Amino acid sequence: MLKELPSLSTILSAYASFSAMAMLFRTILNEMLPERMQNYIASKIYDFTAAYFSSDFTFVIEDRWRAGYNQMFRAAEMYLPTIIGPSSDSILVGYDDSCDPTAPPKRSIPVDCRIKDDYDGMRLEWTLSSIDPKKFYVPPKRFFSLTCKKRDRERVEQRYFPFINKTAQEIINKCESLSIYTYDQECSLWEPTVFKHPATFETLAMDPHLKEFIMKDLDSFVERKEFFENVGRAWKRGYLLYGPPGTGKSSLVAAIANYMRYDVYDLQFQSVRNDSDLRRILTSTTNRSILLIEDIDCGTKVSHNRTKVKEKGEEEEEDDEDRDEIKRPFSIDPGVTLSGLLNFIDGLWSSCGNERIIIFTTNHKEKLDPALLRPGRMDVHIYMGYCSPAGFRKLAASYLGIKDDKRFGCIDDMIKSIEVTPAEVAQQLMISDEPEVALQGLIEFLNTKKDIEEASVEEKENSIEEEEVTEEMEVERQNSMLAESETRCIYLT
Ligand SMILES: Nc1ncnc2c1ncn2[C@@H]1O[C@H](COP(=O)(O)OP(=O)(O)OP(=O)(O)O)[C@@H](O)[C@H]1O
Repeated sequence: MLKELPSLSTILSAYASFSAMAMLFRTILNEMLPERMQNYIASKIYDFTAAYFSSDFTFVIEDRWRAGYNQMFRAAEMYLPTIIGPSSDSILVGYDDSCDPTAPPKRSIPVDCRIKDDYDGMRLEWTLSSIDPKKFYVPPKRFFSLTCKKRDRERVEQRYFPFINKTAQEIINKCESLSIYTYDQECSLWEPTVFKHPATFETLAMDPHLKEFIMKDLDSFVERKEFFENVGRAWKRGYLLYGPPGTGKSSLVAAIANYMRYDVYDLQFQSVRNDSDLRRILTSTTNRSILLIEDIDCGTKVSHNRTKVKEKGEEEEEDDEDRDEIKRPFSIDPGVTLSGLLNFIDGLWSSCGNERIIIFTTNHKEKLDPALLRPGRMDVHIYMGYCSPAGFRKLAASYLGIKDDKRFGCIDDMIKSIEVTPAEVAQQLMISDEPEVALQGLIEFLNTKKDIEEASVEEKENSIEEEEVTEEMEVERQNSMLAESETRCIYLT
């Protein structure tokens, strides 16, 4: 039996010739194949053997899912900092404006750090990776890799992922600070900042019925998820706030954000290159948020003017400032079109995302394209008007802490007859902490405003009268010329 086994010298010589062959093969490969090709082959061999022999399974969760933001990625971003333990080798920490600097810093996940988690007897390992794109305007691609045992794969999908989503939602609900995002065109990213606006429905000076209507509308929007599904509509609500400057449109947006506890995405149209850019920007906002586009009339005006430039070329009569504004972006990009925007409001793209509020504000509703005002486009149109006596009382209560004063009657009468904005009233009430001084200052301000208004009305009437007189004189002059020519004609014949 032992005789049948090869001798030690035979084994050693076989090993030596195999090693020599392998070295020869490797040298030939090194000589003949470029380094990149060698690496590729090596990685393929490694992947094949690792997949075959490994008992691990990896889930990859990218930051984007199809055209939108990946909610699973966001949930992991919220959940993982809560489980970073002693086994992790690094952690990101920092403070934002809302933090008490004496409290421990907030945590986040560093790139390439391994985070271990145990759930229901499963051993799980997370890693965040980031890939820099070659194009400077494309943001880095980030993704989580979650490794588990192959046998646990189904349990991870069925139980662990829903658990993470639920925990992330609880964290968001508990989170005290809201964020306001502005779009950074250079990095193609929404930049968050802590949103701490003091405006609430309580502090807003506006018609109490309108206030109640808006609050009820918001409540019913949140509760009607199933209704939206049943009627086949996207779970969205659109508000158009219009009215003169300083009547509280921005304050109402802040009050809505505070009431709903939604983050705000504040989009400047000027920072959007074109419709596909707009689509990407809008789909990368998260659910339970407010998309705010202020002064929507300015955005659409730019796009109309661009069309004009296209059609007419550089017209002489356009003033220099306008021409500069129009030529610059047009030469780079076609800009946002109205149809691009409408497509997102109620077109096919409107179904991207859930529980979203879209708010447009404008000082000039009449300048808006009728397509934007058509029924079904913006669900609720809210007029923010000049200050009313009830509004003044609300401001007096907030700014001076008083509910009544002997000057209130006089101020009410003046406010009824003068167009004064809540911003103007608030500014006067801030002049002093002493109610008498502040109210007296307001009365003087209203008197001055009344005088100016009366003077401008008088001036207008005078100019209308003057215009009428000039028109009459012109008609008379033409009549007399006609009569003269007729006389001449008669004379000639
Ligand atoms: N209705 C209001 N209730 C309480 N405060 C108000 C109201 N309107 C205006 N203010 C005060 O005036 C300031 C300016 O108001 P706000 O910016 O909300 O007006 P706006 O209508 O959005 O103006 P614009 O059209 O110029 O953006 C606010 O900071 C707030 O203090």
